[in-house]
Amino acid sequence: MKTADPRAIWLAPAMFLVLGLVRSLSLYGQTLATNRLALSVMRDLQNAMYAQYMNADFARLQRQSTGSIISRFTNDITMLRESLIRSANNLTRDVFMIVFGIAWMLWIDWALALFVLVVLPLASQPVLRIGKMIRHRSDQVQTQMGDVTGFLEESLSGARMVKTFSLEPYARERARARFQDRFRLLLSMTRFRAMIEPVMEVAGMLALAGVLALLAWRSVQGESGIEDLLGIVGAVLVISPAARALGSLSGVIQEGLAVVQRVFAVLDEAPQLTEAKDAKPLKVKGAEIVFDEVEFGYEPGISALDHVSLTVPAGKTVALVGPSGSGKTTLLNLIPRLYDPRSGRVEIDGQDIARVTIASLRGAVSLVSQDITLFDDTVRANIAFGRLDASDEEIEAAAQTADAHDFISALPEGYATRVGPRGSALSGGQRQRIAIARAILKDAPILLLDEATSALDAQSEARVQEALERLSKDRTTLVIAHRLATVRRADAIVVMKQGRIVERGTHEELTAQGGLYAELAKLQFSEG
Ligand SMILES: Nc1ncnc2c1ncn2[C@@H]1O[C@H](COP(=O)(O)OP(=O)(O)OP(=O)(O)O)[C@@H](O)[C@H]1O
Repeated sequence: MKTADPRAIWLAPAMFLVLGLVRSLSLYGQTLATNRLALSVMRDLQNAMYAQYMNADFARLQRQSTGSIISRFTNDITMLRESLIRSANNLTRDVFMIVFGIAWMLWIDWALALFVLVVLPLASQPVLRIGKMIRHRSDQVQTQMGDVTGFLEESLSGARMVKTFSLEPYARERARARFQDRFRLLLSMTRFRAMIEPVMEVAGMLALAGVLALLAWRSVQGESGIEDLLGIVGAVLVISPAARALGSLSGVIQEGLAVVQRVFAVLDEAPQLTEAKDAKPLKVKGAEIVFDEVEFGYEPGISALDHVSLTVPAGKTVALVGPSGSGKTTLLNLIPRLYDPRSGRVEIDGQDIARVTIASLRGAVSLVSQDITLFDDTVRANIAFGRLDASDEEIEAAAQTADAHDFISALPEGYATRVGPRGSALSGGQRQRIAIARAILKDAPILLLDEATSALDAQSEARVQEALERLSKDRTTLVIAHRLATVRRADAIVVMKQGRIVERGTHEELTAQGGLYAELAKLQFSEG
């Protein structure tokens, strides 16, 4: 036996090792790079979507369930990520293999390669068609997932109502129907997915049979020999698995595309309620509010406010009363431009609010409503939402005025105590006083108050009332009144009915009139 160069003996295993190592490292690098890309796309889309929802019209956010919006950020985005990662990992490789295979064929037998170039797109038609159906179904699956998330959010956050009304069977039934829907949709999606492989098998066989027939015919004619045959078979062996993989990938890509469409539909939605191009900051002197022939409705053809004209003089308090659904909340919501009137205008100190910057307008308004929003953060942070740059001293001073300092100091960690989801660790009266402290801190010249209808205990009630009185002093205040004490104190009372103002005056004047107010006053007002 010939003795080889001893170094050459080691060369092969060493090469083998190096190659293996390079392959492993590049595999690791590729996985990391594709995942990084997909994750960063995901993060950027989430940021863009969140910004879009934050800028969206209030009306639009009211219409869609919170759960289904959340589902866009969770389910839609997860689906997109999976689709992106799988495509990024396989798409280039498979396309490269097919191009390589066809180039190889072209080199051996151009006529045959041309034939393959014609047959391949034809054979992929059925798969593309299934892909389209998958995309359509995938959109339905995601929409339904939003519905399920919305339902879960609603029923779980309403746990108190569900339990006290023994609504568990009703809730279970509604859940069952949704999960059944989900099952049905996913099953039909699976049906389409499962079709891809067999359809590809048949299409592939037909294409291959065509290639072989052409090859056989050409070798009978003596135009190609055994070496060509071997080359072609080699090329087919390269192309077919890649084409197959691409076929299965097309389903995944279509699912991703369905999500992309949904995400961009959100991103492309332009808010209706926008700032005027030449908008200037609102200049507040006394903060007189004027409603001039304001007409507004939520649905076409139905008026929630029917040509309302009203002046709230600077620094005065006007109480709104009226039966449920008469338009009181709607009137309040027009001032910070949560909605725009369909006709007529709202002015503050003579400036049309549609022509001032939205930030300056909303900066001039404090809203204390009965559905108090506390975030799961510290007491301090929840008060500071009134003015984000407030110092600790200012926050404590606001809490003092709102009669909240004592109970806050008694909490386990004082101002650093977390309030729990939606402020669940606090009582109703405590939550209200935090909301009042927030408004005191904001120190806006206009106060919009939606008095709580739910009764607090007498002591808590008195404290909340006193805090509100301090807050509304010297501010232009529009209050939806539910208490006798409030209407008595108001400079004027406005009575609304079916979107119109039907009576105006003081408590004494209106009681003496014996109209709608007198009737409401008898039934509606608690002594507080
Ligand atoms: N988001 C909405 N979409 C459609 N219609 C609405 C919407 N909000 C209110 N409405 C309708 O507009 C009318 C006025 O409602 P609004 O909430 O202003 O009444 P309200 O006087 O404040 O009632 P309440 O005292 O019961 O709170 C009602 O007929 C109500 O059904």
